[in-house]
Amino acid sequence: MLPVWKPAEPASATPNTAYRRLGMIRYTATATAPRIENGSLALDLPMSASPATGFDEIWPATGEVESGELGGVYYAHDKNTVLCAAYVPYQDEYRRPVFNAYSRAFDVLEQLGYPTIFRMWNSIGEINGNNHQGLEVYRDFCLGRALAFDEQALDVTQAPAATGIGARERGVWFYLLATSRQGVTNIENPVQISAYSYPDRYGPRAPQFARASFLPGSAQEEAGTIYVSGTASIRGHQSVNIGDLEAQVHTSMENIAGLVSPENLLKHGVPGTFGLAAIRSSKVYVRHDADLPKVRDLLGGYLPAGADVAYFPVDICRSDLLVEIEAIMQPVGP
Ligand SMILES: C=C(O[C@@H]1C=C(C(=O)O)C=C[C@H]1O)C(=O)O
Repeated sequence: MLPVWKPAEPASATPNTAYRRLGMIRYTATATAPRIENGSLALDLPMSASPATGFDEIWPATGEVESGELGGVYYAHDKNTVLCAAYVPYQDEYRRPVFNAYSRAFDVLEQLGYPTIFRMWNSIGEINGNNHQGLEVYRDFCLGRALAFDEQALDVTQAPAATGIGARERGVWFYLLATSRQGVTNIENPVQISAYSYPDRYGPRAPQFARASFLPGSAQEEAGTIYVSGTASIRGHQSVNIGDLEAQVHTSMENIAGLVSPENLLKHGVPGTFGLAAIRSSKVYVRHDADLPKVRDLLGGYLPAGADVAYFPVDICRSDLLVEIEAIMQPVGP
């Protein structure tokens, strides 16, 4: 299942509902809370320096779409997939409201019958700032999320692929994709400690996510899809190449290449030939605006010419990370 990326529709424009959609996530300069518009989900994320550098990420639907809101969690689903989103306003401590929002989202998935999340995105304002107790906001967020996963009694290896990244406004926004289908496979990277196993030097609870998730194809869409989590210059559990932007770009891309190598996919039982050539879209998060041109230039040597690529000047989950890259892939061969 691939998103359709389109230049941001002018706010005044009549939403293009020419084709069925679960929803539209607008990567733009200012945020809105999630909502239902024309029967599908809409959410504006504060991720771009200006609306002109943003874009609309549209998640297509097959067949009839049902949408609504339950306990502050907005959703839209077809028979295979649900897109959900929620917003947590700025708090001087996030663990409890993040726990509540995640917990309500899990309850909605169970109620609607889409138990398996295969991708999540979390935009976290002031991610490297401290809460009122001096705990980094990201670590506070991870604590609340982990408590929500605990409540679901989900084995940590079932946590989906995810991105946890800075936002350009205060607050926490998350959206997720879940399926009613079987066969989702989480993929881990042999050169990285699984995030859910990080030592406690990184916070009171480890981040709950997989390095990637594989969603098998369906009758309508032959190819399976790999959703690669935000990936940075981390080996084992340690940040590496501190202060070296170019080396962080190379290590991040080498991590992704190893993650979707034939050997690693075989080990996880994921069919198809992937590799970096299989990248269909990629979001690139760059801490310093001034680094964007160099990152764009460096990635030119990795990303396929036909891939959709978007760059966002936002903070990253660890203050020593300068760049982070995620991707969505479909096989380039059997
Ligand atoms: C870059 C890393 O983590 C980031 C944070 C994530 C989260 O907390 O959900 C997921 C992937 C990345 O966006 C990492 O730990 O390797």
